[in-house]
Amino acid sequence: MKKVLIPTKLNPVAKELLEANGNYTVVQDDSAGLDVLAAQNPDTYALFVRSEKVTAEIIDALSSLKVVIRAGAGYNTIDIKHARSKGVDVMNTPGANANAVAEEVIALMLADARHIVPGDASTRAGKWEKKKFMGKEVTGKTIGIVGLGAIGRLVAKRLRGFDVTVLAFDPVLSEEAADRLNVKLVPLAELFEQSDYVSLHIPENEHTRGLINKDLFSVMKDGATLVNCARSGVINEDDLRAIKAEKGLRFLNDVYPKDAEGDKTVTDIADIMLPHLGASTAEANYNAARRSAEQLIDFDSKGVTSYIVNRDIPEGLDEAYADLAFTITKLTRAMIGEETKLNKIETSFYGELRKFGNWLSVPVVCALSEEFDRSMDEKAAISYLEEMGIDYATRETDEAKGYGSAITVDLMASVDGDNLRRISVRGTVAEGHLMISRIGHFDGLYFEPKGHLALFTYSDRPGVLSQIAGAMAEAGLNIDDVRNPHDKTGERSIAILKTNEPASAETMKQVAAKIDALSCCTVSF
Ligand SMILES: NC(=O)c1ccc[n+]([C@@H]2O[C@H](COP(=O)([O-])OP(=O)(O)OC[C@H]3O[C@@H](n4cnc5c(N)ncnc54)[C@H](O)[C@@H]3O)[C@@H](O)[C@H]2O)c1
Ligand SMILES: O=C(O)CC[C@@H](O)C(=O)O
Repeated sequence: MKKVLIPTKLNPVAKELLEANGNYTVVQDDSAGLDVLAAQNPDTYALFVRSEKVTAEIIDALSSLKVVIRAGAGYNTIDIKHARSKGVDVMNTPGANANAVAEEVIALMLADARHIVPGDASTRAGKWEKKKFMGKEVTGKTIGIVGLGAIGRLVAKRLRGFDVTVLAFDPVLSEEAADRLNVKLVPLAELFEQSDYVSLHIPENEHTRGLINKDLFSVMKDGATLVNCARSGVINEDDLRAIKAEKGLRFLNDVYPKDAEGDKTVTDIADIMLPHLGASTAEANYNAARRSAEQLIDFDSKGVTSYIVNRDIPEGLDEAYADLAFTITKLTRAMIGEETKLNKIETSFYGELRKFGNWLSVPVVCALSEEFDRSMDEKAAISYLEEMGIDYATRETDEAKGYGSAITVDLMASVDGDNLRRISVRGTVAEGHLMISRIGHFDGLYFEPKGHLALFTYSDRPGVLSQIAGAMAEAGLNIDDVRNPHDKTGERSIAILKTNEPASAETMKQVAAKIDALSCCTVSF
């Protein structure tokens, strides 16, 4: 039995699910304190926390620890590097509490705009201060959202009813995604300049610490409002203190350097302050508890590692390239056939990626087998392939080709005796987005491997694409995007369709028969 320690106020559903699974014993206690409980339970296998600090000392005290799950979004309270050095995977439960925070942001905005907190106190005291509490309306205002992830998107969505204009800053968001979300992407300074309300929804890390500083406060509109339900460290509080009165800024705050009783660093500048209540709704607590238990069970029983936030990325390697290696391999695997026995894998890592080639074999292997743990090292990846009878080679690259930082994965399999089948896919990262640039002889594709894809190759001739589209429509599928080039010889074409739902095996079979396809497959990302 694996011991799970829950030293926090978390909905009992986590304990119930784990115990019902039969492989776990659970110790849940939100009164004793993590350090005491860690000393009492050194055989803990998994630790579920909320805002409790998981320090190097706590990790060291739990010698059997393998997993820490942050039942929430922000994991700046966990020493993830130390955890990695001890082979401990750290996960969070992204999105589980997003709606609770979005509603808190709107509650703060309205409460401040209509003086709800002082108005209540004054009326209770027998006063009648109608003039003093003249308010303003949120309707029709410009809202700037910094960080358009799970929470930022919901803030935008929930505020729609107020007919607001939403500006957003998020380096990872594409223009297309922004259009879909009905927000306008603008540079950070412009967002601060134009917004009546700025709401922060970014993680605290080495890139965001102190990001919101005097340069931005100084361009804010007079009387504008800043809402911080993210983390205290993203704001330079002294810079805000220096300019707040002069510009009449409002500051609504939920987060502090320390989640505890006592003096707060922002008491003098916050117009409303709450004790980190963003995630404190029954619904969010239930969601985060359930997700924590499910993620641990999936991790242990199916090797699902998608929520790990402390994968060991080498210094200097952008994590997006690990995802790229994974994604290209997954696509290549789908094209050669999920059940086809592989003989060989060849990879090429171009440009800056050459020096990370060995390490990038890990996400390649992860894409081929759910059983392989992403936190394992490259030696484990290669021996895993050896055990499966698959050769692995990394080719020397010809940098004269000018691919920049790109990855090619070739998968090879023997089919019909001695015939070798090879599928080769190349991709890169452009403006933060994964891009597939080549599949076999189909070059210059540049499509984003996202959502549900259906791919067909066929002898080039007019009218095939409309046949595919017609058959997809008959199957009730909506096509969101299409690429349909032919290869260098002009003899073969590829149709890559992004559909709203995965195309079923039956639909793929029917379409393939209709167009006399040379190959077809589906893959979802
Ligand atoms: N007050 C609370 O109780 C509470 C509850 C949940 C989360 N949070 C905080 O809110 C943060 C966001 O939560 P989420 O669930 O939306 O996370 P998320 O990961 O879904 O979204 C974070 C977004 O921030 C963007 N981002 C990262 N760095 C950025 C930068 N420098 N500039 C602009 N955008 C940047 C990311 O691209 C991502 O889209 C968490 O990290 C956590 O610290 C607070
Ligand atoms: O668990 C909480 O109460 C706060 C959680 C929140 O800050 C988060 O990052 O998810």
